[in-house]
Amino acid sequence: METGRSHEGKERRGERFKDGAYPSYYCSAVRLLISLCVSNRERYSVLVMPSLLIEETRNPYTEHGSRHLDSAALVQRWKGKNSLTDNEELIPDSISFKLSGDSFEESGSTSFHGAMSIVNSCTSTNRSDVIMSDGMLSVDRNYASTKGSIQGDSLESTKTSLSRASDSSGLSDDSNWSNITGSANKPHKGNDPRWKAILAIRIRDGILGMNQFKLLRRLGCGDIGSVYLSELTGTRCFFAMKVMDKASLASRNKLTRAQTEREILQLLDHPFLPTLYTHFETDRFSCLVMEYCPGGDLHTLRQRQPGKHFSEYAARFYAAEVLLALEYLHMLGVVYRDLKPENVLVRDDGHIMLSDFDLSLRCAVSPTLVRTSGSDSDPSKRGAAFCVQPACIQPTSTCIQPSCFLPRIFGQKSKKNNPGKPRAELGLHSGILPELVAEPTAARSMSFVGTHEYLAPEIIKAEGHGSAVDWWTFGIFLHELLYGKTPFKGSGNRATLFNVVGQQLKFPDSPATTYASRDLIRGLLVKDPQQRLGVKRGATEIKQHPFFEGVNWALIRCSTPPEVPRPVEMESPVKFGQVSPIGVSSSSQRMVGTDMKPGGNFLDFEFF
Ligand SMILES: Nc1ncnc2c1ncn2[C@@H]1O[C@H](COP(=O)(O)OP(=O)(O)OP(=O)(O)O)[C@@H](O)[C@H]1O
Repeated sequence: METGRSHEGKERRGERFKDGAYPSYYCSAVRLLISLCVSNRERYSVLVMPSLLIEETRNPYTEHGSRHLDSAALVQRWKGKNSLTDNEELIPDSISFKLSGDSFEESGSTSFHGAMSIVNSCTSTNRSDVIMSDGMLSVDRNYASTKGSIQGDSLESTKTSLSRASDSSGLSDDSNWSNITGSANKPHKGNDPRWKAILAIRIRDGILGMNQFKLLRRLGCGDIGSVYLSELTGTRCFFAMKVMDKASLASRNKLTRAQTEREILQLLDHPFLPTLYTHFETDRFSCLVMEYCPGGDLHTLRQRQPGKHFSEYAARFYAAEVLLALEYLHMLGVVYRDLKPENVLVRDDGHIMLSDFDLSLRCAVSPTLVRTSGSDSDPSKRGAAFCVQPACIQPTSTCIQPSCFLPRIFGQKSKKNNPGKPRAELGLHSGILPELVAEPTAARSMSFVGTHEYLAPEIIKAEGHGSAVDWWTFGIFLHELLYGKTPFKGSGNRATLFNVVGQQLKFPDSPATTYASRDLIRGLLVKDPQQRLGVKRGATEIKQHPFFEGVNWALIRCSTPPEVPRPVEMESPVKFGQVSPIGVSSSSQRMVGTDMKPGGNFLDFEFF
């Protein structure tokens, strides 16, 4: 179906190897990677020993050692007694659990009675072989005299507990942070009926848990959990609930990923990013209640297009919305790292929602004012950057609000930080708009994270990477939307990685595309991250490319999308087999039938 240019890629790779054109460090990194990955043709996640790629690691769960822990011990550890030593290894043990009498019942669920079984298996999703290793993060701060490597700024790898432990009832609703994540922290959600419904139930029942939700259908499953379409009982408000088995996460060293995802979701308040309505825990599960997207994902939608690729008009629309989402994430200090059409979901109104943050990197941001001026025609001067507010760097789970940046450019702090600089020098005199870069362009992570066809060369080469990886993946993404395939796909994962690093970008002869689109992709798919479009001035640089000419960035959320999904009829409870396939991703479709048994009160949860 999607052959890519595998044959060509394979030949080139052979030649290069023979000529010894690849540096040895690259070969060993790639060999290491290949040895770990090549046997996995299905969905998987690989934890590469960080110490093999870099000198140091801070995540005890990624370290190999000698001790095996059973699941009970893992849960115990997870509940706050998890001070693993460097030599402990968590090995998956029993992968099948009977749930009768577990937390679902304890929490008084009336939606499902009887035994529920969890089977630790997952139908492989299409081309979603995700790789990850935790590693050291260093942030190259571009201000004052603190240039250098900072271990510990990353929230990616230091924490080992997923979230608060359950209370004695086996249920823990994050009611404290629910205040924080209420509409006060998500000002754009104030009128959202789902917020109101959640709030009303919380006021009525005091605590939100599994018993207030009806799970209707499994939408799909990922590496760290399964996502269910669910209804807040009696409200006709529908949500996507990600259910994660805590013991399984612990045994597979994925607590940190789950925690990262939850922390990032808590930060978000953007039209093209998911809203986290609430989070609660049972003894066994950690549950994230998010906005439900009934339109499926862009990968599935692309397959339905004539020629299995989008028109340039549609590609521009989707790319523009994704770009805004990435820009927002970067301003929060989040490098997304896993952009691919499968992770771009379509809302009921046809606008997009970027999902899946478990591979994302959180890092410090160093807002930078870039002097731009219509009168400043000297390109070398145009790139001149001033640090405005380094104090915004907060390597904590607190939201780094973009609002803390802008006023300070004009306020006292900026004067303080630039004592001798008159306003004119900062580009603040009339007629010249100051341009702010608040994206983590200098953050560096050594993690090996992503999906083969989308991996940036600097990740493969283990050179350390930052937000520029998102611009690389953005280029691959745009290429896939326009041509129906990614540019460096080889005959297998190994060939793909070699192509990414060594193969020159070549556009397919068809479909015909505009010069602007090819020029943008070329600018994004520059192998040297320092030369890549977006690396200096972030998303602004990309927005200004001619491909996006005419896009009304501020109002794109009000524009008409290329396609609006047909409304999904949702009866409550949904009877198995009666739900319209619209809005169900390919992976979900494969799994329909395994989740809900026609008798009603017996549900299989399938995890991972
Ligand atoms: N908010 C949502 N609305 C509708 N479907 C969703 C939503 N969130 C996730 N899904 C679907 O559920 C499935 C699993 O999603 P999830 O984010 O857990 O994992 P993933 O993206 O497949 O992989 P991983 O977490 O391993 O990177 C996906 O197929 C996705 O399309």
